[in-house]
Amino acid sequence: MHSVIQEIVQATVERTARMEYPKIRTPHSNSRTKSIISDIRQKKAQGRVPVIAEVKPASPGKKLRDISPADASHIASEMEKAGAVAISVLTEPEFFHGSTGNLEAVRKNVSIPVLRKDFIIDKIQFDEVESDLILLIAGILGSDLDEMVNIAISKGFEPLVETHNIRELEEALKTKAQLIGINNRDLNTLEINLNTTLELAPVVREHDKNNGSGHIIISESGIHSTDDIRKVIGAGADAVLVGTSIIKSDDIYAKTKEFVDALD
Ligand SMILES: O=C(O)c1ccccc1NCC(=O)[C@H](O)[C@H](O)COP(=O)(O)O
Repeated sequence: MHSVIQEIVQATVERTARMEYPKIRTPHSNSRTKSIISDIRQKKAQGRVPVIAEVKPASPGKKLRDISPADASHIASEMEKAGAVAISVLTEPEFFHGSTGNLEAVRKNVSIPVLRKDFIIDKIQFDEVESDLILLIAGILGSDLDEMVNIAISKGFEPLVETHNIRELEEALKTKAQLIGINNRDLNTLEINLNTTLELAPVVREHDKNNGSGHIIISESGIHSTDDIRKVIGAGADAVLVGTSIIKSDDIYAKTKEFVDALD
């Protein structure tokens, strides 16, 4: 694992060790969670791209945009108006300058599902803040993945399991998660290659054909243009998760809409 990811995980371990008591009582209400899968299918049927647009203040070592909870709520509302199927909110504070305050503000202000994007390593984090979806990273959770998926579901979250290679994908497909993320960013090198989606999406489709299942595939990271979107959707992704290129845009609404309409 890249040293930056090791540092993020270590900082998360230290932060969770300082958490004293859960803020939320779980399971929480999740009326929006149920709709994400049908919302994605509906957008696809309408010829729109299901875009999960991300409220992302920074990448490790690179500030992208100052985002207070009020800004987050305004940005998310522009994304929703432009047709985003869900909003992803980074809550990791140290390396991504995210916050649970941003997540709470966004969730209050939009009616589409909200994904908590963080490095979840300890079950206490499920009780930190409510969200509709929650990211679980197969490469970080290793043999704890299945248990964390089950806890997430029991607490009212829809888990999105992020994978980057065939081994992680096979582990993800053994769990109850219905949302499979294919991260085009390699957490060992931080290099991005959209061919990761081209390589792994057919594996999910083959698995579903043989098992009668119907996973939703979300292509994550490194998507900067409508050509990129057509490439990963053409490979079998159902949806895309886009951070940097939307958040760096001067017109959040227009950029989100351009991606939602990428198949026109
Ligand atoms: O964004 C990074 O540079 C990054 C570095 C190391 C680990 C994770 C990282 N990003 C995590 C994310 O959730 C991304 O923000 C998300 O996949 C969107 O990616 P992008 O569209 O490339 O900003």
